[in-house]
Amino acid sequence: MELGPPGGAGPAEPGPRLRGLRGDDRAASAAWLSEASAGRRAPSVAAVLPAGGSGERMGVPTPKQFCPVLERPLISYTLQALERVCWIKDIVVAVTGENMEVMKGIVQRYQHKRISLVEAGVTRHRSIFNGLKALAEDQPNSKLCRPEVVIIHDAVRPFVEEDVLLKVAIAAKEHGAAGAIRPLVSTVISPSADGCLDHSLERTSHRASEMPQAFLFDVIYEAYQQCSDYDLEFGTECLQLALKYCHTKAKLVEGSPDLWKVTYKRDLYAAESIIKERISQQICILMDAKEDEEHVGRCLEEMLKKELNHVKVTSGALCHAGRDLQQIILEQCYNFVCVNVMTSDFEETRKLLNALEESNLSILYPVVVISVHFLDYKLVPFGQKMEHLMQIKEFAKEVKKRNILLCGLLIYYPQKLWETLLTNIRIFTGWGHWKGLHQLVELQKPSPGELRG
Ligand SMILES: Nc1ccn([C@@H]2O[C@H](COP(=O)(O)OP(=O)(O)OP(=O)(O)O)[C@@H](O)[C@H]2O)c(=O)n1
Ligand SMILES: O=P(O)(O)OC[C@@H](O)[C@@H](O)[C@@H](O)CO
Repeated sequence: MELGPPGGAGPAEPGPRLRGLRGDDRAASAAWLSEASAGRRAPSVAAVLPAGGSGERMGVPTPKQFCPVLERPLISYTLQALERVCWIKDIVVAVTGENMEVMKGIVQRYQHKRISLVEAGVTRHRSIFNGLKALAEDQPNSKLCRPEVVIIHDAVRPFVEEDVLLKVAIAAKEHGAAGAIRPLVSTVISPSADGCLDHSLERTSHRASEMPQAFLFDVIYEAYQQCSDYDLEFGTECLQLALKYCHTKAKLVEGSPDLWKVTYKRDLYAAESIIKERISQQICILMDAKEDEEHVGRCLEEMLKKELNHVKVTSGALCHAGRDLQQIILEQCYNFVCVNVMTSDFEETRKLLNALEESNLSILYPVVVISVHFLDYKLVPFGQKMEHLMQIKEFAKEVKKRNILLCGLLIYYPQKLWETLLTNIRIFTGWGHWKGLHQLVELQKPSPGELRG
């Protein structure tokens, strides 16, 4: 069942985005993507997310993939992580029939794209197999394209970045199979029949198998078609299926510490802390339509990118940027810089605040808005503009009731705008500043009763 635009719909943003990649990963991604732009067909890639489990070890009635983190279902963060990767054309999610409506609601609420839902199986392997069948085009009325490479990733591993997805996809294209691994945290032992230690494994010569994993589609689909019922029932390792049934030795790729799987309740608390940490690193820069020819926002974006993980710039009057803004709000960005060049008028900021209030975003987590006004002091009399800007104080008191912290920043510049930006960039990007701001807001946050009163 396709829910978002089917494969090939491409990413929400124009053109390939290499965000989140560094150094040689960026080069590899560029090479991978440039195959497409050079007229050669870049390998088509799809993803299968098994999300049909019951989460018994979590110990709560709700299956863990649907448990809220900052009042947003855990699976939505994983989908968001995969959607950031423009070269993954289709995302197939396997959910149980009883959770199909819940899943459809999440896709709609958070406007997830490129999503197709299939029925999960009674085991993880069977869920994955159902996802592969949907991609194999042997399903009636399927709009999904059979990919060359398929990524398999647990729906309860939300912290997956483009670099590791790219690494396993490229390795799978070359080797037929690839998987992320991590060093073992605890030593693995083998117990004897009488419940005593038989022997312990040499920890340094073993690794933990994590996700994502990637395969040439034909390899893993063939493996699942050959798979015994025993393996489908009790197996937990897709790489082993490729080896056992297709004699394909997976390439192992060192993954980051964030690839862990949410399994126990403590993992949800850890996930919430990590998401809060990441939120405090996300900034959206909004510029007014009359953007200065030096593209203030682009300058800011380039500088902010050196300091923070996710920076988005939306130009154009907010009324045109509204669609983008809604998407940004859905991605749960909580920090906004509204850039106004040569005006003390904060109408643009007011439009942003109205959009934020309508989105109810601020109920989840404090939102920080900085209304920045660049004024050339030779052209603008200080007194009159300062008086105008002081009105923002009253405005700030008003929006604080909605858990939005509004700050005004007036930058009088005597020289070229670029030098001014360089001088003031620390104001925006002082990581401690943003974090401090959120911690400040956290401290001042009214009690939930007050907030929702
Ligand atoms: N029949 C199943 C079982 C598991 N999964 C998915 O496989 C991933 C990893 O499995 P696991 O962590 O074991 O999830 P659960 O089986 O839900 O957890 P538990 O074993 O605690 O019940 C999860 O995204 C889970 O939803 C699935 O798609 N279909
Ligand atoms: O074993 P579980 O069902 O908890 O989770 C599946 C994991 O085993 C699997 O995601 C990785 O080990 C990689 O195969």
